Amino acid sequence: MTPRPVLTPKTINTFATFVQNLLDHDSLIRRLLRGLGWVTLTPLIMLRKLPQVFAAGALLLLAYSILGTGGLVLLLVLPLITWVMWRLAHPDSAEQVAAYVRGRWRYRRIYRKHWPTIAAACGLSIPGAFGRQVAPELIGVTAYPAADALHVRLLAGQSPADYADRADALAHAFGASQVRVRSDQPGTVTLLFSTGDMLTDPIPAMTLDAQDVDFEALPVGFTEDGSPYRLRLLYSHVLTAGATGSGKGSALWSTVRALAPAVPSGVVELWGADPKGGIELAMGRALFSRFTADDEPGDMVQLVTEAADLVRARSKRLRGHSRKHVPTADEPFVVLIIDELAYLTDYQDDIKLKHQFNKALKVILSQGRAAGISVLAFVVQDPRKSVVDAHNLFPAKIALRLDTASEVEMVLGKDAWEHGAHAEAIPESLPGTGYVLVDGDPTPVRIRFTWVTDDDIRATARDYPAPPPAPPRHGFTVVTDTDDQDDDTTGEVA
Ligand SMILES: Nc1ncnc2c1ncn2[C@@H]1O[C@H](COP(=O)(O)OP(=O)(O)OP(=O)(O)O)[C@@H](O)[C@H]1O
Repeated sequence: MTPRPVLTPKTINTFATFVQNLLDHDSLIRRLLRGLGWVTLTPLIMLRKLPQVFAAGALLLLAYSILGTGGLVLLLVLPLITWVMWRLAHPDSAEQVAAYVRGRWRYRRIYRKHWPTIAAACGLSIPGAFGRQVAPELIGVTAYPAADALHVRLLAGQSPADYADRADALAHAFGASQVRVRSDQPGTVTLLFSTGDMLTDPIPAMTLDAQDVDFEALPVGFTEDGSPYRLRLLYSHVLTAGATGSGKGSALWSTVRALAPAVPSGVVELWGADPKGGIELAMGRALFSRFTADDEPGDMVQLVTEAADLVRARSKRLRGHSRKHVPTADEPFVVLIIDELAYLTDYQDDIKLKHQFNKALKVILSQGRAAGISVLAFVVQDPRKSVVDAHNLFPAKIALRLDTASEVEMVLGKDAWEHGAHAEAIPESLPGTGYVLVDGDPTPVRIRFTWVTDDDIRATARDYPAPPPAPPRHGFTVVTDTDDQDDDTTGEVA
């Protein structure tokens, strides 16, 4: 019997089809082989990459075998319940722990892995031995709900400005919407990567605490890491600039509301000047001890002049006794609120009044802080020359949405813009959002003011009215300041 040939046309054909199927990417055989590989290799890969997952799985199995289904469910649900209760009882400490865990996770999964390559690509590394690039050391990561803060040790010869220059490149490389640079202590820098926006939803007006008003830390809004922003007003002056509709009203009323619980006792006095005929301030009229909302600038200039006289008188009395005035009901903290500063510094035609106003304003801005008299002023975009002249005398400046980068630079300075205070990029859909820059800290803080509705303003004015004037109001006589012969105003401030 002749043996049957192995290579018949049929077997060759079958083999050829098999090979063809093997080469065909979508063939059944390829898919079966891929599936087999996935089933056998994946657990091995995962075991290497995620030993914690396997450890947890093994623990769960062990718990199931010992405790049964009920015990296992309890074991899974208990930590969740504990966490929810912790969050409700002590939200601050719970958030701190959550931020730490999130930070460790993101440090290990994202930043530690990519930082050396990206730092080199962004020109932040230096050449080391054997042609290697040495990246600045990544010390750690703090993860906030909508931002990651990378703490980086500077290489010799680097300064935070080098990182501010590369901020855009870093943001793109890590897929963040923005990077801002903060220099907290010598030798290190913090890079704040925005991963989302905590400030997209309007923030309702805060609940007022009648017991505790800290004039040096008024809660007026929230920062992008979700923490309350506290504005220092006592021993400071605050200038806020913003385009029409940028939310200057919410900046004003968030601050006034935070002060309001101290108004009835007379420890703080609000003096309001509203050149827009009272549109902004009149609704809260009862909160103000002094109020002028005249279209004619004379009354407003008079109010500011009286505030300057008060500054001089208090300064004179404080001299040699104390370096700072401590507010009391007899000698209150006076907050002079000027809604549209440029109207008085620039737009009015009466040169004499303009001169008188600018002079009085400069006295308050230069001497008022220690005397317990602060200015809270607002300007619409395009801060004109005299506002800009005076603007350096404001220790705190806030840029809400503005039209151009040069306007931001006019208000906050070039450095702040380079550190990420891009107020010209704030969308119209986020009124009340802006950047705060406080003297002594080069890092602008992005915040959103609370949204104080007309009803909130009326309720605040009803609940916290200013006490009726009791003559003599301040119990002092304004004495001519011999240092400044030009403005000799003598008399009783009523
Ligand atoms: N913090 C905020 N949160 C949410 N919405 C706000 C906030 N502030 C303002 N708005 C909204 O934006 C609108 C404009 O705000 P606002 O009147 O305060 O702007 P403005 O800068 O004072 O404008 P103008 O220069 O015309 O007086 C408000 O009617 C309100 O709807």
